[in-house]
Amino acid sequence: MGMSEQKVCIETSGKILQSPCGPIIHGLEDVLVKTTSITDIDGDRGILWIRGYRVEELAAHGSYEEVAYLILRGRLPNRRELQEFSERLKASRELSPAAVEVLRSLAKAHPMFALEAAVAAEGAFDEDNLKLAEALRAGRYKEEEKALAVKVAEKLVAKIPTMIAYHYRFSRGLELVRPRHDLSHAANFLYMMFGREPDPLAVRGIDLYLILHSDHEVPASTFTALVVASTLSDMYSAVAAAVGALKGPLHGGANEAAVKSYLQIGDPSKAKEVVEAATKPGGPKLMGVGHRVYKAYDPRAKIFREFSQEYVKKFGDPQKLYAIAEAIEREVLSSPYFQQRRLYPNVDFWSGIAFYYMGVPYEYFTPIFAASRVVGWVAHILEYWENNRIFRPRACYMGPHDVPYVPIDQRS
Ligand SMILES: CC(=O)SCCNC(=O)CCNC(=O)[C@H](O)C(C)(C)COP(=O)(O)OP(=O)(O)OC[C@H]1O[C@@H](n2cnc3c(N)ncnc32)[C@H](O)[C@@H]1OP(=O)(O)O
Ligand SMILES: O=C([O-])CC(=O)C(=O)O
Repeated sequence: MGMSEQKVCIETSGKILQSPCGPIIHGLEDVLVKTTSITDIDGDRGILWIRGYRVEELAAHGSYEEVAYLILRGRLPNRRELQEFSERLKASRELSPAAVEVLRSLAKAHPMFALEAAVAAEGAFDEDNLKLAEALRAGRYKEEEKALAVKVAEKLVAKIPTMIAYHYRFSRGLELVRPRHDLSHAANFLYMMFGREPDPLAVRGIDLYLILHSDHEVPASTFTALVVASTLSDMYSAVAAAVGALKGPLHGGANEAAVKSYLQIGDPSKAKEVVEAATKPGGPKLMGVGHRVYKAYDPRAKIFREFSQEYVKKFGDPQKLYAIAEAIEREVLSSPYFQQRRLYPNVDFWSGIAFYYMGVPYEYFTPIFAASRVVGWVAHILEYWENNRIFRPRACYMGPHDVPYVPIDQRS
């Protein structure tokens, strides 16, 4: 790559930055990095298909276990397959002592830090993970290794809810609650977290949340997982890195940020002022609004909106979270600023409201997102390993060359 030594200011033209070395696709917008048969998005029409099924269909009729099986295996399970898959998940819920210690030592940290570290710790002691990584490094990825990869993937799906629940218990100085084998993925998660028989509406809420977040093509976190997996590191390390990427407020962290902002706003009458502030140059972005791919209403946000509405109709809206979100949405949808940029509420806008009222602290919203998205991360890794090539883009160097080294005592 020929690079000029002269410093040239980069000019922005939309998503392309002009550099002396050529155009830079800023933020890799619309850059294709792989083929996939997992998820497709029509961003203009606001449609999401998972393995060809509309997300609305899966949300209305499926369970997380069914959708996870679908994502991993490419088709919906029959009754026996679902039963066996659920049994395998149940059998893998427990954690290694190392991961439990990590969660205990990070009890006072934000749960996303704890989750990232616990996933890495668990991976260091999972013999199947290590065996798979060794096979990949030896250039073996045949039927046997692919079956092992699915096994490791399933273990990650099974263990992340336990990590989150254990962190919650440690953070509050509570005894750990062991997984219960008679409960579904969603119900067991709530049981381990709160230590009591979960309420059916809360189970339905978590299950819905897990289904709706399960995969979304290649957002920042999935791309991060792929970058790590492409080096033939190991599956747990790829997932730990993806957790780190999901944590950011421009990505999965927006669900926590959105509910925090509603609490701070405090009253729907302030919505106009808040939305106007977000339209000013350098103003704070509205959390839960805008999307790289959707230039229409996010279909998942619509489902969460309905769920939150039903919830507050039944149980009330004591902190006016639903009313505030509704007022912000109204302002956003009628604002020329948001209309011109085609910015709509995304999945994170409505997803936290019912959870917050159910007693799930907002710092656990993004970890629960990870508990769902893990299946998408690992399924994309499995797809990519079918034709692996290390990710290694270039940067356009804009600094000087051949700078003479000045000994430290001679520097000003
Ligand atoms: C699960 C998920 O990850 S969904 C996304 C969750 N993230 C959020 O909700 C955070 C708020 N939203 C955002 O920051 C962005 O919309 C993103 C990160 C989701 C997408 O970012 P990009 O595709 O890079 O869009 P970009 O930031 O270039 O925005 C385009 C324009 O809309 C504006 N814009 C985008 N989102 C917002 C927002 N939430 N509030 C105010 N303005 C916004 C930008 O300032 C920019 O304006 P300009 O053209 O005048 O410079
Ligand atoms: O697709 C994206 O850019 C963000 C994401 O993960 C989602 O919307 O679920």
